[in-house]
Amino acid sequence: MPALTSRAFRGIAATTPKDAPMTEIADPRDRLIVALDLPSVQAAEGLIDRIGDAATFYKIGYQLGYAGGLALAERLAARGLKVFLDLKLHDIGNTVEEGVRSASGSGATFLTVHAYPQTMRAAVRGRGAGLKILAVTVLTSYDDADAAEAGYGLPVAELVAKRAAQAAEIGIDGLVCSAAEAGSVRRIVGPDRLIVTPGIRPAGTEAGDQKRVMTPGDARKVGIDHVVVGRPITGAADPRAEAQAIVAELA
Ligand SMILES: O=C(O)c1cc(=O)[nH]c(=O)n1[C@@H]1O[C@H](COP(=O)(O)O)[C@@H](O)[C@H]1O
Repeated sequence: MPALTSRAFRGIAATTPKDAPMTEIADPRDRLIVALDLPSVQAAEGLIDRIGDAATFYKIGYQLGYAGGLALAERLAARGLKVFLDLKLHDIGNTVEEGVRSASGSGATFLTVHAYPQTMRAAVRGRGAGLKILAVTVLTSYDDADAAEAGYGLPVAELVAKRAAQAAEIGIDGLVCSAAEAGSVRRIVGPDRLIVTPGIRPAGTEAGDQKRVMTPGDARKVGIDHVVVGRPITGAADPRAEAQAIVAELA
């Protein structure tokens, strides 16, 4: 299991004065998306078995996807679990459109693309029924200095807001941002688009390489729809208990 090695978590306090409304989700477990950032399908299936019915939604990204995880995604969806394909597509429009079209047959519920206008338009063109496209605004491992180093002339909060507005205009289904921006993103995109927040750290856990972090309880107050949690669960001595504790904080 990957170890968290740096920066003890202090967190960003939720800034919304009173609790923002969350969208209706019948089963509170659906709010938690467990990131299967693991080296093999065997390891992922072992974790899913240990978590049991404490989680209903799993994310497959680069690490597992390139190690047999795409076939696993189809098997999990066939078992009735929800799957988030975190492919973070970004390429010329034709390649993105056709890639999204291929992924539309996987049974996944969510697929990520980076929030560049050309990429988002292509993703909307390729989107098949049943697949929701999430646009990643600014990665939660970035702070203002990282954005400047990458050549952006805007602080992270402004870049997130700009991309959220573009995503809504283009017809993207949901946004990935940190919980710190969730309140402002909700005001920009309205109630009908999903807000999905990684960079979630239960109190006392380490941030690792995440820079814009928040606890599940604080994220709940700012109107997120789903949180994405990886290492605090994959690295826990009891992943099932950790997942249950996070769902309880979100409920
Ligand atoms: O698209 C994502 O899921 C994502 C976007 C982002 O801005 N930040 C981010 O951490 N993620 C993903 O969310 C997960 C977070 O994992 P942990 O930091 O281990 O909880 C990883 O799988 C990341 O790839």
